[in-house]
Amino acid sequence: MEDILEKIVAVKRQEIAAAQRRMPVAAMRADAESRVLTRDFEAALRRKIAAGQSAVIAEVKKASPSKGVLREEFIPADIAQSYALGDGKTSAACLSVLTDRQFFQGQVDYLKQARASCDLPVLRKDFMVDPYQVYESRSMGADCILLIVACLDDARMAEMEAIARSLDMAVLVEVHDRAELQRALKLKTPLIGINNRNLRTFDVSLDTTLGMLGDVPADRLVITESGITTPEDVKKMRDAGVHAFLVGEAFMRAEEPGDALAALFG
Ligand SMILES: O=P(O)(O)OC[C@@H](O)[C@@H](O)c1c[nH]c2ccccc12
Repeated sequence: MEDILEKIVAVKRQEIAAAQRRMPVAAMRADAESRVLTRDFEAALRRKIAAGQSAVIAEVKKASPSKGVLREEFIPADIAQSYALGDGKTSAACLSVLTDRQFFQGQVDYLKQARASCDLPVLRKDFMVDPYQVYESRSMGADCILLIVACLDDARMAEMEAIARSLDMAVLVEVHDRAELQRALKLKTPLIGINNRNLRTFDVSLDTTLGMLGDVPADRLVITESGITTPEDVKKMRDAGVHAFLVGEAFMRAEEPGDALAALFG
């Protein structure tokens, strides 16, 4: 069977090589280091939870390899504003924006447009395999990066986390099974994303999060990712003690994404 994750990583390595020819790592690093003020991603999540609400990372995603195009009229600035406003009572804590072109039809400009249109902290959602991408993330304005354990070895992961922290960015580390969780716990970041979707088969099961919860130390903040579509899903997670959520498809398919967010979490 062809492994999509391996294919994605191979494409990333080509993209990074091409990007470095346009802008060498020293220049990208200097640009990243010249940026000031990130928005505090972790604090935004914790504020919602402290107020007794769900902390929602609302995703800006045009398409996915498993589902194809999710949303025809795709205007990142409008989507971000809709998430930030919600229904006036229930709104997103943070945004997640796909920047991968080939598999998710994302763009760096989408992140810039979404971030400029609201005051929410923004996660750059992409497949990170090289420190170059960490500098690039800061340079484009990201407040948080995603590190997918399945794409990285321990040394690389620690190196990339250290760079992100030195640039004042938060790190969301993503796992799908217990072995990956043990590796993620070697990092400093408290933000542990448990992806209910298997990135190799696209199978989704909320039991992925529920089954691993007991292995996460209390000082870490679990974010359940993918496949959250109904208020029952949300209740199931909250009853188990999970208060942070990363949701994309259910919002992207709605005419007004912020209304869909309020309906799911209000
Ligand atoms: O659209 P969903 O099922 O609500 O899932 C959102 C998010 O969890 C998903 O897009 C995601 C989680 N981890 C990823 C890694 C890469 C690309 C995408 C993802």
